[in-house]
Amino acid sequence: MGKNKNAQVSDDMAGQAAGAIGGLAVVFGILAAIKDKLGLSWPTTVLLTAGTLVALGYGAWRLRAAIVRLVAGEKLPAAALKQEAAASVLVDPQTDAEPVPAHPELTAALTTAGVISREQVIRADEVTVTDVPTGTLYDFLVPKGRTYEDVEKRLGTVAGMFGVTRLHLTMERSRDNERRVKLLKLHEPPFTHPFPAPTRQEIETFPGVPFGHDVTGRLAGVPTFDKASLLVAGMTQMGKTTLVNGIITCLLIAYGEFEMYLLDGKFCGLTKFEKKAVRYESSDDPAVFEDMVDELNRRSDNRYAKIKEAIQNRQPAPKFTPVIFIVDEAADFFAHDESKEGKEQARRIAEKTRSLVAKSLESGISSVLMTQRPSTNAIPVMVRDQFLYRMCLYVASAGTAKVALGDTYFDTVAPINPALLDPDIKGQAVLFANGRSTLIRGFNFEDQFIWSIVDEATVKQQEEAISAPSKTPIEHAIEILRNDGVDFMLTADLAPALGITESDPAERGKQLSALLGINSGRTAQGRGYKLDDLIAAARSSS
Ligand SMILES: Nc1ncnc2c1ncn2[C@@H]1O[C@H](COP(=O)(O)OP(=O)(O)OP(=O)(O)O)[C@@H](O)[C@H]1O
Repeated sequence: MGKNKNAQVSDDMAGQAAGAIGGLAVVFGILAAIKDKLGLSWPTTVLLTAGTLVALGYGAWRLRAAIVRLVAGEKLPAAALKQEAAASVLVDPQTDAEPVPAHPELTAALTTAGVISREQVIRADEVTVTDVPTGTLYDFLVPKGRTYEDVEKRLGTVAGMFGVTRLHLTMERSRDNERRVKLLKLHEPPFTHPFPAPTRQEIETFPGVPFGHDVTGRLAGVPTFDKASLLVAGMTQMGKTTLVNGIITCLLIAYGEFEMYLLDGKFCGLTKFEKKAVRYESSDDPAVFEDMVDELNRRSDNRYAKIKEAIQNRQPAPKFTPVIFIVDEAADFFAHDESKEGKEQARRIAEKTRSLVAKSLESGISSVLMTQRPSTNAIPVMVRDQFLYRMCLYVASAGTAKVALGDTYFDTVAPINPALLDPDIKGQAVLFANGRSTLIRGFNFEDQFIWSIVDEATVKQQEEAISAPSKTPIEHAIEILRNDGVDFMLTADLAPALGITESDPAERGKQLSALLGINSGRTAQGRGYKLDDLIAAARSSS
């Protein structure tokens, strides 16, 4: 029996050896044939053949997997996809072995838009779809590993997947979950129906300064106007002046005490607010603009000096009354006539304006510049780049929008192209603030409403002036000249009115200039003080 078994083993081995030799001979023969046919060396032939066989094997495996998925995929899409991508960290582990019903519309839209990968789904049980008066609201969670920002970054593409434009979509993030997205798809193009102007109470309760309505009719604006500056650009007749009139009205209601400097480059765009302005000019002369900028820069320097002094003396930072400088049609002031002097003036004005806007952060002097010519260099880039808030109404091209909103605007999160706005719906604007874009429509208040707000603010200002603590000598001097209705007063007349009893003219002059903090000037009438100089000195010391 043992002998028979041994003989059997030795027979098997001989058979296998013969098979192996036969196999080797066949492989060798095939390789030789390939070598002959292709005229390659032996090592290349061996490597090429091995590589081809491996690739064929892989292809067959992929084909088989695809067929299996096709057959099973209809029934268990999420589970099957999950298995396939078991190694991927992006797969939603909540799904486990349970099949997850996907929300078909959102999953398809977000997958094709590249927001989520093909292995991921928007779970139907994590989606709420509600019809609201303006559109359809989708409230959903993106899969784990994704956030709100993944959707926001591709909002334009997502809009395309919904069959609407970027202007039809707005989105909000949630405070409770980074994965939650609230997406509103408007039924109609934005602002197809006007929203009524807000009431005084609505403006008062808005947290910040409202600039207009958003596409859902809610108030939208900026959290504060403190330490901020605003550039508003848009083609002519698109609603800039109306929008800024609305903003000033809201500032008067919501912002508390502030001083307003107005320069009406279009002559009557800001006239309604003249009564409340500390200084109002209606002119397109660059010299007037430069003079106002000079005055404000002096005030700004003075405020900086006071801040520095407080730090040196280890005292709390001084509080300044906010100042807002508003210019309608600013581009004209930066233009020049190509002459040497004209170019020099334009360069000087640009630099002074840049400095004013840049310093607003600490000085509390904010600037609002409007332009209907948002072409390259209408507002010098060095000035434009200083603006924290930017708004652009309808413009003819994306290139022009960049002039107003910044060269890199279209690389920001979810930009809105102002060239796509409907130019027939006036007052629409893209507000770009704190890195985010919002489509708004400015308020179009009734004149009656604006007048009542201006009157109220002026009365309040006068009451505060009466109840204010005692005036400084310079304020007292201004009041004396104003009460007399004169633009100039001799030192000999002003000194006694301010309580200086000295009779020697030289000594009296010295005492008065020490009291006021400025020197008198010589005129044809004699030495004395101009009302304008006193006002300028009073402003630059506050
Ligand atoms: N929000 C709005 N709702 C309704 N009508 C508006 C709105 N904003 C502006 N308009 C209307 O559009 C027209 C142009 O407005 P506005 O004068 O403010 O534009 P503008 O851009 O300042 O023009 P321009 O630069 O030519 O002076 C006006 O008839 C105004 O009543």
